[in-house]
Amino acid sequence: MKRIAVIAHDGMKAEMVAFVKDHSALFSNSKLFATGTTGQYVQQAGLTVKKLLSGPKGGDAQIASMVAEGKLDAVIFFRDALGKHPHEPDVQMLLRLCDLHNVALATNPSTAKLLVLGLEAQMANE
Ligand SMILES: O=C(CO)COP(=O)(O)O
Repeated sequence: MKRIAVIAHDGMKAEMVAFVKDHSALFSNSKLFATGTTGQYVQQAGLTVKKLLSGPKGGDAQIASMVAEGKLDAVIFFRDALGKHPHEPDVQMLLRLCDLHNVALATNPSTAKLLVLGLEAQMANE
């Protein structure tokens, strides 16, 4: 079972909800994690998700730590490129650790769609 984290900045939460609904077959067959508020929305969309702390309170850092420990297969992080975020250092840490540990990372919906296709193909072969 794939282990996937989903995160969305406030300006991108509606897109994340639409995205998880569009791909609910994959997400309901995965172990899903999310930062706190994103997780609430994902739950309301009908999916089972393990909620971590809210992003600004350390949720991104918790997901970064899971990446470092080899506990995630993919991170889907819809970033609001126009927003300013008090926890930007945590965001950068998460992106860096995904690159360092070669964990699949999508930071916008177009790339996430391609990532999901790849994960579905892998799951079909497992
Ligand atoms: O801030 C976030 C990502 O950096 C997201 O956190 P929430 O899902 O708790 O809003």
